[in-house]
Amino acid sequence: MSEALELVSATKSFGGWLKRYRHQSRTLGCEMIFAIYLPPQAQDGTVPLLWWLSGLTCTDENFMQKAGAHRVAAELGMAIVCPDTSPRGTELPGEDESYDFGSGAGFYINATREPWSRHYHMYDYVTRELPELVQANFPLNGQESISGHSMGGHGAFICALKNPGRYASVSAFAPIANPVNCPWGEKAFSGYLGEDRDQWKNWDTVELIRAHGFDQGLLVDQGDADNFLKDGQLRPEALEEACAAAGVQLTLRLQPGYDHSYFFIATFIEDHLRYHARHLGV
Ligand SMILES: N[C@@H](CCC(=O)N[C@@H](CSC=O)C(=O)NCC(=O)O)C(=O)O
Repeated sequence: MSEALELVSATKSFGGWLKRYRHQSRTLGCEMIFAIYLPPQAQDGTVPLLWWLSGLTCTDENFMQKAGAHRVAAELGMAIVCPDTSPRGTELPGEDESYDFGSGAGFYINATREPWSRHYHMYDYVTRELPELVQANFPLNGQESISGHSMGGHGAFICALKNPGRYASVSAFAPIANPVNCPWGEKAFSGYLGEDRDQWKNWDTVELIRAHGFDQGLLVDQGDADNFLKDGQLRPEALEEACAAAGVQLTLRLQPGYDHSYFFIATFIEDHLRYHARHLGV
């Protein structure tokens, strides 16, 4: 085990282990905690990895505690890593003032605007630093897929779209599909990137699909009783239009009666895990 990782906790779950680690991130310039679920199969060999990117207000803990993913991950022999959702404790003014900007709201992008550009490089953290760290320290076979919820669904999509072929598969629950055209995205992108909306397009799923297409499929579950859908934060219709125009294979399942919560995620997570397992060859 690398000296750079400090074990915070270890909890046995479905024959595997949920472990939380603290480390000093060179990318973010602060201390970070991430969680990893290691299935029983990781005790005897290497296993593939699913990245889970969580939504606004979350830490590494929400998914691991609420999604009920461990039973199926243990059966499939799949590790899951949950990063935190932003740098922490940077002491930037306003960092903790709102739930949808700053702490807990890194949006998985690289900020270019001061002062956020000093720490808020979550895209580099989740696509470079953390993958190198976990690959070096855990029995992983190098195969990865990615998924996430809401802000994390947006994160999963931009990571996959900006790195074609890297992830065996990508899926999302209620993703913020078109942040350049919704209140959450407009607030975050103007704060982190400044007022040049052309720069925002580099971090927007719909715009990336329009500009570059995508050769892999996208799986999305969306509850039709989701308040944030009604508020225009998620815009699956824009994703549908962009995919249709670019010939991208989108499976968008509108799930009647489900809201935006982890009860929705827990209901459909098994389906997503099995989808990723098929693409990861397990
Ligand atoms: N607290 C906010 C709503 C925050 C919220 O609903 N966060 C979601 C993700 S939303 C998009 O990224 C979440 O996953 N929350 C954590 C959980 O465990 O449910 C408000 O006041 O409306």
